[in-house]
Amino acid sequence: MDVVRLDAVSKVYGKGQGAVAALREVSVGIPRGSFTAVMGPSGSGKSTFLHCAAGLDVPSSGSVRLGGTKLSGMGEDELTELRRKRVGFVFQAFNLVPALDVVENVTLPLRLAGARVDRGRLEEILRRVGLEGRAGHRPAQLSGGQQQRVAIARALVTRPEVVFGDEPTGALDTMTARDVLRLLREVVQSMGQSVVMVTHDPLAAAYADTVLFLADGRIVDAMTGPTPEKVAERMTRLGAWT
Ligand SMILES: Nc1ncnc2c1ncn2[C@@H]1O[C@H](COP(=O)(O)OP(=O)(O)OP(=O)(O)O)[C@@H](O)[C@H]1O
Repeated sequence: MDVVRLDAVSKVYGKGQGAVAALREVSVGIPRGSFTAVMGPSGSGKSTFLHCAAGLDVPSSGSVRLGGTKLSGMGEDELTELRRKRVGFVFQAFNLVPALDVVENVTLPLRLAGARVDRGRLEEILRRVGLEGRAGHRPAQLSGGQQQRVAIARALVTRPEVVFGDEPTGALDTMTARDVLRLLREVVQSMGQSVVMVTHDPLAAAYADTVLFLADGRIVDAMTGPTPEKVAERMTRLGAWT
């Protein structure tokens, strides 16, 4: 079963002469419980793909389904509700609230949704992301890697159908990035979580089950069992680093 399904999704920014086709008839299914990386040269449509798949942006044509629910035709309120309850997000810049401690940051999506905070679940998530002893810390008292772990815990707390990552390791050094990628891999393996991550980094993409390659708004390849070398080689052929 696909957790996310795009059918003939196109996205055009602007009008007339200045119009840019960021996605061109993209059709793809993301299997539930899988870790998917999205790669491609700069400007190939990765962010647009992620935003359309996550209900952050509305395609110009085509349809997006999230766990069987069709997003097209939903109003802004419905989309906000869907994003809040059924989707988790992890960004490059962590996006934590500086004045809130770890527990308050992690439980914020639940409180925004008016849902109860399950203490057992919260402790389980903090343990999984390795933040047991940090519950009362503010973001400024944490390292970059720890802050991203808070963001991952926050993304998981609502038990979303899918977690979307936009360059989640982009601001981290190599070692810290590796720990965060291992954590994402583990939440896929042990919690059955579905994760879709945009990245520029072949090392990061190699943690995924499948890598989708975008070029000029189209999915031009899908690689299962990626290695950093195979991903880098494919990116070179797409002219990503010329
Ligand atoms: N809001 C916008 N208005 C106009 N054009 C846009 C807008 N957002 C994106 N584009 C254009 O759409 C195309 C795809 O952009 P997108 O950001 O999805 O690519 P990307 O692969 O994520 O790029 P990068 O790796 O550089 O972040 C680009 O040509 C970009 O200039």
